[in-house]
Amino acid sequence: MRGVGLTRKFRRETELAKGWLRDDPVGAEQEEAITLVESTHSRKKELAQVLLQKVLSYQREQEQLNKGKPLAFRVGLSGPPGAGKSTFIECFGKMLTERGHTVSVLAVDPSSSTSGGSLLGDKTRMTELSRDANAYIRPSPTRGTLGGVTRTTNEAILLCEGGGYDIVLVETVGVGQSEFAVADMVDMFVLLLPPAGGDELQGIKRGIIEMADLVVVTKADGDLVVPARRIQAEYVSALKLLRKRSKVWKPKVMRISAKTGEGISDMWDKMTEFRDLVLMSGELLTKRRKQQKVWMWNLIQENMAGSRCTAESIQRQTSVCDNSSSLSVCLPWINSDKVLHVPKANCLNPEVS
Ligand SMILES: Nc1nc2c(ncn2[C@@H]2O[C@H](COP(=O)(O)OP(=O)(O)OP(=O)(O)O)[C@@H](O)[C@H]2O)c(=O)[nH]1
Repeated sequence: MRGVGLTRKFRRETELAKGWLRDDPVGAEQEEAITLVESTHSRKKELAQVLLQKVLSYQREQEQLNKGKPLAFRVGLSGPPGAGKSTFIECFGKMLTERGHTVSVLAVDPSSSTSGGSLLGDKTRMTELSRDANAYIRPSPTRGTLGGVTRTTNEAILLCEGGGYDIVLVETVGVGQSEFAVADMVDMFVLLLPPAGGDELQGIKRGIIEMADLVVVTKADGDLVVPARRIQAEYVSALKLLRKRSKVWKPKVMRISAKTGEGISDMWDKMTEFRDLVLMSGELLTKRRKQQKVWMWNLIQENMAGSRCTAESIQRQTSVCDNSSSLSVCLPWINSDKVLHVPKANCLNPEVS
């Protein structure tokens, strides 16, 4: 009986995957699939792997047809509370859908791991965009460790990409560690800063400025134009001192206003310029490969919850055997019977270098 139930369930996931991989994204299916990958239930995790493998192989097929161009542009958006992130996403998202793009918005909320609360709130913050048929807004997750949240974010990004959204925005509050994790999952990382002085920006970690491909000073309208110009000049100088991370791109500092719409279109032009340059130079592909590797090791680490091993020590101690569709990773120091099956589709290098 259990076997029949499982087959039926797998069939259901296959159907979900089929419905998923259509040209028009459908919010309800998006929601269902992401909820599945966020589940901590062991059987559901197994089902989620079936769905993810299908989406991954579809994504690879499409990328090959597209001569290596990724299906979606993944953008991380971070900034301190009150920087104007949701107002910006609403305005930016609407501009993109009007131009024929399909947009999904995912939120990574650092508060959810400790308090169960939510800094980012949910889609009620972006009322117009959430009603737009070409946009999908995923409310922020409400539980889980940072590792858990970030792992499922990686998978949610993939599901949005495979689901037909060509722009995936990942929003995070820039006061914790989550923005570093997000910067490691996206093609471009954008830091939104309010036109405020040092005190308000204290929560922003210095390191995060180094991760930014674009720094955007928000609310540059009315009385705030002058402070916005000053902050822009300060960050232009600060960025000059930073080590160059790309051979083809120098981080830029821009001013925008989501209230008046000023600068938003120019910002998108800069973002597409960045995407084209990193794509043509091969930097985007290299970055995505590295990110996939990090994802794989995170998966392994997460499956060893409770143990204090690092990715390096796993690499040293695990014995990995290569099956046709997955790698069986034995974790002998936890339990001699425990074998973790990592789908090959999730591995950059099936031999695990
Ligand atoms: N003048 C002006 N105010 C803005 C602009 N964008 C946002 N605001 C205001 O700034 C405040 C914070 O905006 P939000 O969009 O909620 O900021 P957030 O970064 O999403 O905030 P959290 O949800 O707390 O992380 C609100 O009162 C907005 O009305 C803008 O372009 N110009």
